[in-house]
Amino acid sequence: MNLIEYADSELMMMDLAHIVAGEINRKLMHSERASLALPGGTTPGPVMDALSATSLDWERVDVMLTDERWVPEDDPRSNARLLRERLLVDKAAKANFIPFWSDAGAPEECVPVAADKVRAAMPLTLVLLGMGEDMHTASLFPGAENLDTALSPNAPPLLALHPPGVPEARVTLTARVINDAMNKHLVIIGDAKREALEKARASGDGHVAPVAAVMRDLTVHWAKE
Ligand SMILES: O=C1O[C@H](COP(=O)(O)O)[C@@H](O)[C@H](O)[C@H]1O
Repeated sequence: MNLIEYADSELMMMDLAHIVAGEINRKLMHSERASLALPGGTTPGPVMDALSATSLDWERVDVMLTDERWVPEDDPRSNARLLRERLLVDKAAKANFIPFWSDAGAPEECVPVAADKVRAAMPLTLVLLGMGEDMHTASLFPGAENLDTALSPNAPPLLALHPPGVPEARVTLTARVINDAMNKHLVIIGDAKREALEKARASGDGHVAPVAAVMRDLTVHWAKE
């Protein structure tokens, strides 16, 4: 794990967008397509804003979330809603979005269709992760019933989970997909998340601290506020 500390989060988001665009662009120089996974939640909006205004050959970029909350896309908690409103506008509107959510049924029924699309985009060019203070990353939550499967090297690319204490079911990229990515980044803000990250690093056990399962070759971007 490599930690980069920033003077403030505004600067961090601009820098991070620049790094993401550079890594995607490098891939497009020698490949037909590149793939990018971004987190949901409250942290990544500004990096999405900066990326959406960046000149890239977006038509050749497959974009997905690291995880989805199983709520309709017009729900304020929907990660797809965030991505559509903050990334898939302006220049990045031309990107090919691979949604995980569908109204076709329960997450377990819908996951195989999206999983095939994720598989076709693997290895992902870049995964940008977020993290909760409980040390979950993507939707790999401590205490989730099938966390073992999600952390297994033979896991399918996408898995449905029902984490305890979380208001909705989740669909998440599994640790295998995250760890197979060509570039792996994590973005966090604040002392509480920094402490959680250090706790996870000290534990090293992905079952207790899921973010520990994806720390190999991970670049962490942190700002105090
Ligand atoms: O529920 C989620 O939480 C994490 C962290 O979110 P944040 O609001 O603390 O930034 C996020 O990375 C994940 O994509 C999301 O579904």
